[in-house]
This record gives sequence, C-alpha cells and structure tokens, in this order.
Amino acid sequence: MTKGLRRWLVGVWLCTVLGALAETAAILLFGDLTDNALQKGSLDAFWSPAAQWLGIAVVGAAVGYAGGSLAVWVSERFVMRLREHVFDHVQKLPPHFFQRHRQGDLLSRLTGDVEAIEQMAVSGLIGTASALFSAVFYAAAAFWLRWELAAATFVLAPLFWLAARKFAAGVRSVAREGRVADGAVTSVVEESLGNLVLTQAYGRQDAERRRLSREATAWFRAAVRSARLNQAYGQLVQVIETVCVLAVIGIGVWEISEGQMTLGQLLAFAALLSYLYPPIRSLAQLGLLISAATAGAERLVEVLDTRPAVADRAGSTRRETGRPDGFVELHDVSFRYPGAPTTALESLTFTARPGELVIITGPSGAGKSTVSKLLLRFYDPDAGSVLLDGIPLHDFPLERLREYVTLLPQETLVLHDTVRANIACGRPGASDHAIEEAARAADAHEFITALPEGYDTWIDPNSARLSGGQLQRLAIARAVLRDAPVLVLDEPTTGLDAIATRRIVEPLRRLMAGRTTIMITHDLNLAPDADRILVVDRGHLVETGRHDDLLAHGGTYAHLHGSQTLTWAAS
Ligand SMILES: Nc1ncnc2c1ncn2[C@@H]1O[C@H](COP(=O)(O)OP(=O)(O)OP(=O)(O)O)[C@@H](O)[C@H]1O
Repeated sequence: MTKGLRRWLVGVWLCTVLGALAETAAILLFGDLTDNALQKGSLDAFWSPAAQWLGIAVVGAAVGYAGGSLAVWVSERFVMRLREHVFDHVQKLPPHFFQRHRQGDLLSRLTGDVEAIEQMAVSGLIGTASALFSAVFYAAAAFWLRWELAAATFVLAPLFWLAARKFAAGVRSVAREGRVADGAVTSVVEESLGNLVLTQAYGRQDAERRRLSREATAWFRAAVRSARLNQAYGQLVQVIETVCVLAVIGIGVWEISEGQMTLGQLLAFAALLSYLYPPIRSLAQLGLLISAATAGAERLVEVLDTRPAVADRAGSTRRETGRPDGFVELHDVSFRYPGAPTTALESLTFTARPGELVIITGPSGAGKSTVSKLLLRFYDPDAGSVLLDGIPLHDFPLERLREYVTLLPQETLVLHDTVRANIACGRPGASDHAIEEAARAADAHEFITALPEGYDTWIDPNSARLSGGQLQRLAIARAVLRDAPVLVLDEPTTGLDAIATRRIVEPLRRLMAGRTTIMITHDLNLAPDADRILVVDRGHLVETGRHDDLLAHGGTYAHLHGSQTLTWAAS
C-alpha cells in the first residue's frame, strides 16, 4: 500500500531536515545579535546577522510549507488506499461474516477506525520525522553552544519517556473501549432507523432511547477517561519542563557570575531549549498516539484477517470456458457453515439438464437456500462436487461463473440509482432498447413509464415508490438482461400477495424459458411445470420426482402440498 509513496516520504524528511537546520541557524544568529548588537548597542553589528536571519526565515518558511503539504498528501493518500483496501476485502467476505457482525460496527471500522489510523499516519509521518530531526539538531546545537548546560538538560530528559511509558497502556485500553463503544452507538442508530416502523407501531421509542443511551454512556466514559489521561500527561510534562528550565537558569546564572558565559549565550541557550522541548515532548507523545491508533488498527486487522470463503484458484482466471449450456450437477455434496454445530446439507445429489426446471422444496431450515449459495459459489462444499457442464465450479473464474449463474434472491435488491441503471446492472453497457425489451419481458415497462420520470426515476432501497411485486418484476428484468444459461430463484414469491404472485408468474415463465432453472420455494403453484421436484429435509434429499408422482406417493411432498392447499382454501 505504500508503493510509490516512499520516495515522497523521503522528500518530506528532507524538508524537515532543512527546516530544522534553518531554525538552528536562526537561534545561533540570535545569540550573536544579543552579544554583539544588543549588549553593545551597535547598529553596525545588527545588519548583517539580521539580513542572514531574514534570508534563513524565508527559506525555512518555504521548506516548511512544502514539507507540511507533502506530508499531508502522502499520509492522506495512504489512508485513502487503506480504506479502499479494507473495503475491497470486505466486499469479498462470505454472507455469514455479515450475519455475525453488526452493520454499524463494520461502518465504524471503515470510517472511525480508519480515521484513528489517519491521525497516526499524519502525526506519525510529520510528527516523528520532524521531531526526530529537530531534537537531534537542537541537541547538537545545545552541546556545541554550552556542553555543560546541555548535559544538565539531558540528564533530565529521560523523565519525559518515563511519563509517556506510564500513560501508554492506559491510553491504549481507553482508546479500544472508545472504538468499540463508537461501533456500538453506530449499530444502535443504524438498527433503530432500519426498524422505525416496528419502533413506532409498538411504541418502542423509550426502549430504543435507553439502548442508545447505554452505548452512548460507555462512549462518553471512554471519551472522558481519554481526555483526563491526556490532560494529566500534558500537565506532568509541563512540570518536568519547568524543572529542566530552572536547572539550566541556575547553572547559567552561576556561570555568568563566574565570567564563564555571556548573557547572549544564556539567552540563546534558553531559546534553544524552547525549541528542543516540543520535539522531545511530541516524540514521547507519539507513543501515546500510536497506542490509541493501535486500538483502531487492531479492529481493522480483525476484518482483514477474515479470509474470503472462496477465491479464484490458481490458473482458473486464465481458463477460457465459453458460454456453458447449463448442465448442473451436484454429487454427494455436504456442507456445514463455518462455526455451525450441524451440517446444512448432507450427501445431496441431483442434476438439472439444460432448459429444465427443478424445484427444491421442504420445511423451513431444511437447507434449500444453502443450495443456492453453493451454486453461486458463495461457499465451496466440504465434500462432493458441484459441476456446470461437467466442469467443477471452482475451475471457473468467479466473475465469469456469476455471469453464467444468475441469482434472483428472496429480498429484492435495489441500487441507489435510476430504474434504468437498476435494470442495466444485469448487463453493464446494455442499450436503452435492450433495457426496455427486458422490462417488457418482465411486465415492468407499463408501470415504469407511468412513473414521473419513467426509466430515469430515481429509486433507492427504502423507496416506497414501488410495491414489492413491482420491485420483483424489476429484478426479473435485470435477470432477463443478464441472459445467463442457469437461473437460481430463491423464494421468488415470498412476501407477495396472491394477486402480485399471479402477476409475476408469466414474466417468470418467460425468464425461465430456455434456461436451466433451479427454483427454491415453499410456494408450489409452479410445481406442475417442474421437470423434477426435490424435497429436502434437515439437509437430506428425502424425495424426488414429478409433481403427480410425488402426490401419488403420499409422502412428505404430498403432506407439504396438502397443507398449502388447505392454507389457500382457508384464505
Ligand atoms: N450463516 C449461517 N451460519 C450458520 N448456520 C446457518 C447459516 N445460514 C443458515 N444456517 C443454517 O443452515 C440450515 C439451512 O439453512 P437454509 O437457509 O439453507 O434453510 P432453508 O431451507 O432455505 O430455510 P427457509 O425456508 O426458512 O429459508 C439451517 O439450520 C440454518 O440455521
């Protein structure tokens, strides 16, 4: 991530060295001026050092400006890359990662934690480099000016380090608490806003406020503790500095009274000290800053350490497969979700030939949706194989595979964009004509043109502009445009009433025509159309056959069908 940034970093450090050199030279000139011009009252002795001082100040300002701007550019660029890197990584993570982490907490990691590191990167880069060089130069100048005074100062310098060390552990732990609390606050806000209807309908406002206030109190405590620690450290450092300055003045007064030193030298030395302490202080403080940023970094590393469940195999990205016919086979497939106590699928075997409709049904939690996750290769099976046209799925480049196998998920997924863009994401770059054709095939053209801005109407995931059935037809249009040989439909009618369901049956049939379709559903309306029905229960395939045969068999399928017919009759 730091590739290409390192040479700019060298530039920053170079500017810092030059800046410190300029300031050291200015201090020495100040001593000169005091002894030769001020004390003697000689204007002649003033001009030359004054002109040099001015020249040095101008050069110092230019170098300071260049170094400061460059340092911010380098560190902000680093942070930008870090954020993109983490984001890219998160986008590859498997579904269970998102089920186990609260969304708000992930948001806070991608924003707040990255900012914590940003602070360290900015202050670290500018701060450490400039503090280190300044400290070295000023220390060298101090020794050159009066070594005995410098020695007295440096005897006391380790006190700064001791103070910083004492505080570092506390600062890190409080920063960690703060970051965790920040994630919790974001999570509560995000969850509450997402659940506003439930909150308002059931009068849960007070309960939600209490939830927020609990997390906010933890955050408040951490923030106050952190401020207290920093204040205490700052004040302690002030006291240490005062001790150092008094020691130097004491020794200086004694040396002047002995005639071993001039007032100019003492004043220059005192000025040098006022330059020397800030870098020493900030070097010590850097430890505290790093301690605080480490808490944020640890949370990011936790995300980065989570491996994607699947990745392109070596060589698979170069493999040219051509568009498959859509022959899907599962052989003895078993799968258990990472960390789950039981297997979700056990020795599942079935095939779907090109153009066939295979329906997978069964009770809730049977493992039906898991089949869709394996077909899209969100996960690889623990045992057995999933093949497309006889080729194991992991031999296809992931991106290509997902062009060949299209998923129509349970929840209608909407992009924050126009209706047109929402359909076009099925095939980026599709012409307006193709988009409209897809919408017509999905019976969506009519309601889209009735929208205020037609295909250019803006929609978003929370938009109440479109009904569930209309959103589902939009998703069908997207799938039509994608034109994949294999289609996986996961409960396409869930959440739709009988009328809306009836309205999507025809578009669905059009979409399925000529494609291998694997439909996961409780709704057995389309079951008579299926070439094969699989009944899954607790991860096992318990029955398979055509609708009429399974009904005649009188087993689980007949029972599921019967209970559904009863529900329809009752409704
Ligand atoms: N991310 C996960 N981590 C652990 N277990 C999971 C995860 N997702 C699903 N499961 C478990 O795997 C089993 C099969 O789940 P799956 O979602 O495939 O069932 P399903 O038949 O589609 O259910 P439904 O009809 O209710 O959608 C269930 O016991 C479920 O609890």
